[in-house]
Amino acid sequence: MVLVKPVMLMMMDGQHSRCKVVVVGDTQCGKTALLHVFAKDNYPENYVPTVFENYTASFEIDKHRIELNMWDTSGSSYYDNVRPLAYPDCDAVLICFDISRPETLDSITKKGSLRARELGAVAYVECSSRMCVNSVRDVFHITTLVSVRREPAPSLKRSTSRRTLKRISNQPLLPVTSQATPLEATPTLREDRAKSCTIM
Ligand SMILES: Nc1nc2c(ncn2[C@@H]2O[C@H](COP(=O)(O)OP(=O)(O)OP(=O)(O)O)[C@@H](O)[C@H]2O)c(=O)[nH]1
Repeated sequence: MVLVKPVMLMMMDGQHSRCKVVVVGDTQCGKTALLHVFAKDNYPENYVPTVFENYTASFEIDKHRIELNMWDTSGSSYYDNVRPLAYPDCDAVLICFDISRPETLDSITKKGSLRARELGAVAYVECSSRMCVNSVRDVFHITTLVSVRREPAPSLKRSTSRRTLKRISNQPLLPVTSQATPLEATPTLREDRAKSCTIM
């Protein structure tokens, strides 16, 4: 699962924008799988611990070409001191946890009762890297949009990623609206949900 916290506007260069997204969260909560599915169209069945890894992807929103630079970090406490090296110049931070393991949220918030709003996040989204590639695409599309627009994500239920993205993309670049659950409607943890969902 992921929480998103936009830090600054993306660099806009005419019709071309760049966005740096840092993905953090407890070890084995699904960060690498999320990035693999989005950037490589491939779900990694085997777990390989991450130290640092970079991914890039390019897509279009509102006729703007977006270059997304995604930084995968290690969730291991062993790397607590080096993880912050990824933060400078980032536009958004995705804070991930595994919805089937509430302790992975606890380790983010330090207190399990904290939710996205308390963390200063702007949106909440659930996804499954294993089961639904469209939900993964939504995560990064919404991340990009909230980074650009700097407003809380709206409440839209996703039917298909493309349709939702079109609805999102048809809206003016500022302010942000997106398919993510608004924070006031952020659900409590549901252990029966699929593993590796995403909060933004
Ligand atoms: N069922 C299910 N398993 C998942 C999903 N995403 C990841 N996993 C599994 O969870 C395990 C850990 O996934 P990773 O993506 O490597 O976890 P990580 O957060 O990058 O882990 P670190 O590198 O230790 O920080 C792997 O065995 C994945 O196959 C998912 O959406 N559903």
